[in-house]
Formats: sequence, structure tokens, C-alpha cells
Amino acid sequence: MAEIEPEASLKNTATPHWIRVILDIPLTGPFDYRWTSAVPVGTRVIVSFGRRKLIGIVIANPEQPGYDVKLIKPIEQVLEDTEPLSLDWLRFAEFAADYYQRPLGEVVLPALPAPLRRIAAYHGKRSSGGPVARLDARKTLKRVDSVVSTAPILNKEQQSALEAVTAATSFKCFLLFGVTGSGKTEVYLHAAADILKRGLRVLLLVPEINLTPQFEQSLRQRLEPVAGPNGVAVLHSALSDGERLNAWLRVQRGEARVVLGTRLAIFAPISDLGLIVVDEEHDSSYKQQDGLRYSARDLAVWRGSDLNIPVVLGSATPSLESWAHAEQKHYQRLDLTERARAVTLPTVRLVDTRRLKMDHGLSPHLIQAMRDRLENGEQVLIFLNRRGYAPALHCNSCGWVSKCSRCTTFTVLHRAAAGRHQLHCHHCGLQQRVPSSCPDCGDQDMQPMGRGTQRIEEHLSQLFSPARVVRIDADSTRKKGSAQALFDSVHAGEVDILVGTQMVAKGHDFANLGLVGVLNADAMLFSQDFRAPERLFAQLMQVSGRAGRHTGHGEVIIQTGYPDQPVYQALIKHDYAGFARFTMRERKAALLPPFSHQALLSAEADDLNLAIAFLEASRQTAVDWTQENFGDNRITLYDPVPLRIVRVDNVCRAQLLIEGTHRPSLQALLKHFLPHLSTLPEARKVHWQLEVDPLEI
Ligand SMILES: Nc1ncnc2c1ncn2[C@@H]1O[C@H](COP(=O)(O)OP(=O)(O)OP(=O)(O)O)[C@@H](O)[C@H]1O
Ligand SMILES: [Zn+2]
Repeated sequence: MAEIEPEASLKNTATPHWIRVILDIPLTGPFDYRWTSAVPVGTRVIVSFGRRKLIGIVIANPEQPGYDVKLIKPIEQVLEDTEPLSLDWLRFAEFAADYYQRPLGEVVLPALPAPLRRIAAYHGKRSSGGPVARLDARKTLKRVDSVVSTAPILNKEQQSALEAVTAATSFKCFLLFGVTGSGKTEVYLHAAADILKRGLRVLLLVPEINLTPQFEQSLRQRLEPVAGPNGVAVLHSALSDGERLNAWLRVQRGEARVVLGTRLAIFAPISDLGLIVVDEEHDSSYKQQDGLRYSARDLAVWRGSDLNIPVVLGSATPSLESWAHAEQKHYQRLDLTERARAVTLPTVRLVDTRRLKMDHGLSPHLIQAMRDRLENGEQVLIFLNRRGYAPALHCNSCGWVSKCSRCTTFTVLHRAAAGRHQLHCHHCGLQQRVPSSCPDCGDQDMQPMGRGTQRIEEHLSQLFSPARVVRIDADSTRKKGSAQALFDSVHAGEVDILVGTQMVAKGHDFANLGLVGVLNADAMLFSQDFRAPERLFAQLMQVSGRAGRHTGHGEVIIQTGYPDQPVYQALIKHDYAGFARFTMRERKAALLPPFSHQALLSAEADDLNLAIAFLEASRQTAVDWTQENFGDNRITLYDPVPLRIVRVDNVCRAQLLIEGTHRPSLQALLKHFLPHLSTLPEARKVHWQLEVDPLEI
């Protein structure tokens, strides 16, 4: 740690000045350059590196360079079109780099909008002064008229949650544990307004923005009267480079006082921060799945503690990690036990499918309940977490099943335009024509195997004709804005039956939706991943929570072949706490998180044996080191294993799980062991990466 040295440097008057710079390259830095004067820490500079020119960030002005003076090149250009990155922001990035075991340059530079780190944006033919100058020249600030909005009066529970949050004048982490529809959003909005009135700023993280544009809209309406017109900036990965740069600059320049964003917004260069909110804190989209594999939720807690400000984590189904913190009183729990609109939680019913005659995957109970609701003018949601027409195509005479040639998976049958079908691999993207006869036996009796959202949509349209059926999943929402249009039509009452994947479960406040039907929930029940029941519970609780939000009397029907499973039994009672107690006991017995900490080393190679050999050698290195340094078995190194889907796009994958009950020891091992891995002879033919606190195993 402490590579960044803000103080020492600028006093140094000797020339030339040595400038220490980090770059986004896989080599261990930092790198020293010279310049005619001191350069403030956090400044972006253009330097040459080998034959390339790169944009880097100044982290120190050392008195002496780190290597031979003769080798040190001058900086090419000091970029002054933005303020230097602030010291507290750099400290935050340094923590992330250290914790997730990545070089600082690979954390800091990717966190900036692309034009600020891309050399072509400055040296290209049409760069005219760089991206910031170009943007400022073009910018005509659109004035948004602030609408005075009507905030509902908080109920007692909301009010006391709000008071707890706004009373915190130093770091405190709150777990806002509120049932679905309990009005957590209102608590965030009121708390945010209070913080803004004190002249401070607010960061609000949500799992998804594109799916809930209404949320962005109501946030603007409610907070712009306090934050100022254009006082809200939105940051997420679907923005264009220009939009992202614009929002980022507004945040850095202090024009935007509220930042609403997805996980990447945790790296927003926001100063005078007074509150961080993480909505749906259990959601796995807070975890970045490539590059720097960070958890924005965990980083939010660190940032809050570093800045000494309150942090609010909200959920109806908190992660067991956060729940454990609350149990141990590290976090303060704030409970919202009732729905804000004074309506009841939905009734959850399990339909045991084992002895039933099903119609295209639908039980008679579900069909009848749908009829009743539709007749009553209410909307129905059918939840099935499986897109496509059918999970595979199958030959009835020889048993052949459609498989991907590049991955160890089935290919999924999709209905393409004009009713034609295609086979898609959901892992590598391969698309194939449907064979007219079985490739193995030549028989023409090929049938779809199982059901996806498209097939259910097709069947429901026939069964409930003329009801208006709409499907919302990754396929039906590929075009920009199409998800919003589809959700708008649901809110406008132009849809009777909504079929969807987990996209429909998150955060939507449907006014007229009375019934939720859940198909094929069991698929997640017997996964090898120890977190599968936790995820299943959260998902089903979320989707159930869409029923009866405004009018009450909502109903949820879960079709299952295993009604006795604890997950389902807890769901019918809306008993998150009971589920958590049960699951926590299991985790404790097996010493799994949150009772231990994990890291996952994964390796990819053309040949599975190469990946395993590398992991085996890595394991040995780690075993030797822990024996020598700890002399005990406080760290467990499991055997390397192939991934469940071992080959994807012709690359074989395996992983090594490292586990320890004492986080600092685990961190010490990782720190020691990573630099050795690339020197292992077995490393030559593999790609490897390390993930700290993996969510999926
Ligand atoms: N104090 C209040 N009085 C009346 N209505 C309220 C109040 N607070 C919130 N609401 C309304 O209750 C509904 C549910 O609120 P909200 O969507 O914030 O719940 P939530 O806790 O985020 O739920 P979920 O976790 O299911 O997404 C919304 O329609 C909201 O406008
Ligand atoms: Zn494939």
C-alpha cells in the first residue's frame, strides 16, 4: 500500500523533477519519468512506453527516481483539461487494488471514461484540444424544469429508519431490511434530500438502471428541487463514451450533487460525499465479473468508513454476509415490516407438480388462478428464468440432443423472425440452423425438449386468447429503449399477461398485477454452488413481491416437485429471518462464508490437463508458503476441479478454491503467492485470474 505520495513531492525544487506514473498495462509499475516542474498527484499525463504512447496518472513526485536516471524519459504532455483525481478517490482506488490484488494502474485507468484514457482522443486527426474541450464546446446545458413533486408522508417505520440514518454524523452502516413494497425508496429519497440540504452529496447505487427508468425519473423530480436543475448525474455501462464523459465531468466539477448509478458508479469522482445508498444490496450484479472483480457493495462500505459517513444497504432479502454483520451488530438493522400502501403481502401457494397432469408446464391450479385474475381485470406475471423456445432439441427415436460444438452445453432452440427456429449457444454465441433430420440416426421426429419463455408465451397466447401477452427477456429487449417501451405498456395497462425472466423481478412497482406464477423454480435447487438456495430464495421473494403492491390480495403460485424444501417453506411464510437462520446454521457447520473467506484461482487452457497442472503447481506453492509461515492449517487449499461447463468456446476451464477463516492471513497468502504464479513453468500455456470473495463457485 501507500504507493501514492501526495505530500513529499511538490516541495522538491530540484530539476529535473521525477514524476512517478501508473499505467494500465500488465507489467508491474509504477514507472518514473521527468518533467520541468512538479506535477500534482492525480494528474493525467501522456508518456511514451516502449514504442507506444499511453495516458497515465501521476501518483508521486519522488526525490530520487526508482531506476537509472539515463533510462528515464520525459513526460510528453501534462493533461490539464480535468482537475487532478482527488486524494481520497486515489486512496479508495488503492484500497480496491490492494484488496482485489491488482496493480493500481489496472484499477485507476479503467475507472475513467474511455476518452480520458485513450491516446487517440488527444492525438487523433480530429482531436482538436481533446475530448473535454470538444465536449465543452458542444455543450448547451439543457435546463430541466424542476417539478415540485409530491412526496408521500412517511409511515412510522419509514420515519424512524430515516431518523436513524440522518442522525448518523460519522460512519455507520445500516441494513434497511424492508419487505417487498415497504417503501425503502422513500427512505432513500428523504435521507438524500436531507444530506443535500446540508451541502453534501449523495451516491445511490442500484443493480440496473435501464429496466427501471421510472426510478430515474422520480429521483430527478424529487431531488432536483434540492440538488439544483441538472443536479443528478446517471452513470451506467450502457452510456455512450460521450454521455459517460459528460456525466463524469459534471460529477467531478461538482455540478451534479446526486450520482445514481450501477456498480461502476462506486468509482465516481464525487467529493463532499455525505451518504452512500446501495439498493437491493444482495443483488449479484454489484459484482463485476471480469477485469477487476470487485463488489460495489463491499467497496461502498469501505468508502463510507474511509470518508466517515453513513452507508445504507437496503433489501427485502439481504445477503447472508450483510445479515451476519447485522447479527453481530456491526451494522444497524432498520426494519420495515409492512407494505407502505397499507396492503397485505401476497399469499404464496406451493403447487406440488409430482402428481398433476400438466398442460405445457402449467398446472390446473395456475391456469384457474390466471383465469380468475384476468376476468377480474388484473394482470398476471409468469416467471420463468429460461429464455429461448426450449432448452434443447431432441430426437425421439435415438435420443440425440442438440449440443454446441465449441462448448460442453446444449444449444437452445430459439424462435427467430418469421417463425423460423434456430439453435443458439448461450455460452459462446454460436448460432446454427435446425437440422431437418437427426444428425445421428436420420429420423425426422425431432422435438423441443422442455420450455423457455418463447414457448410459454406462444402457449399462453393460444390458451388465453384474446388476452394480450408480452414477453420480457434479454431477447425481446435487445434494441435500446425496447425494455422501457415494454414496461411502459405493462404500466399503461396494455398488457394482460407478462412472461419474463429475472428482468421482470427487479424493483418494478406494478400497480395492477394480482398474480405471479413461477415455473421451473426447482432448476436452481440442486446446483453445486452453496449460494444457490440463497439466490433462489431472494429471486422468488423479489418476484413474489410484484403481486398486489397497490391493491393487496396478491397471490403467488410456485410450481415445484419439492414442496418440502426449506426454501419454499420459508417463502410461504415470507420468513426471510427463518430462512437466514437455517442457512446460516448450515454455513457455520461447513465453515462457508460468511464464516470464512474465499478466493478463487481460475485457469483456462486449450487442454484441461494444462489448466489443472497449473492449478496443482499453484496449490503446491501456496501449501509450502502457508506451512512455512503459518505452520498451521488456517488456510484450506482444495483440489483443482474442472468447471461444471468445462469447455466454453473451445477453451477448457478449471478452478482452485482457497479458503480461510482469518481474512488477513488469506490476504497475506494471496499477496505473496500471486507474483510467483506467472513464473511457474505451468503458467506458460494458461490464462489465469484470481477472484477475491467470489460469488459463484
Ligand atoms: N409512506 C408512504 N405512503 C404511501 N405510499 C407509499 C409510502 N412509501 C412508499 N409508498 C408507495 O409504496 C409502493 C412501494 O414502494 P417502493 O417501491 O419504494 O418499495 P420497496 O421497498 O422498494 O419495494 P421492493 O423491495 O419490492 O422493490 C410505491 O408505490 C410507493 O410509491
Ligand atoms: Zn458454445
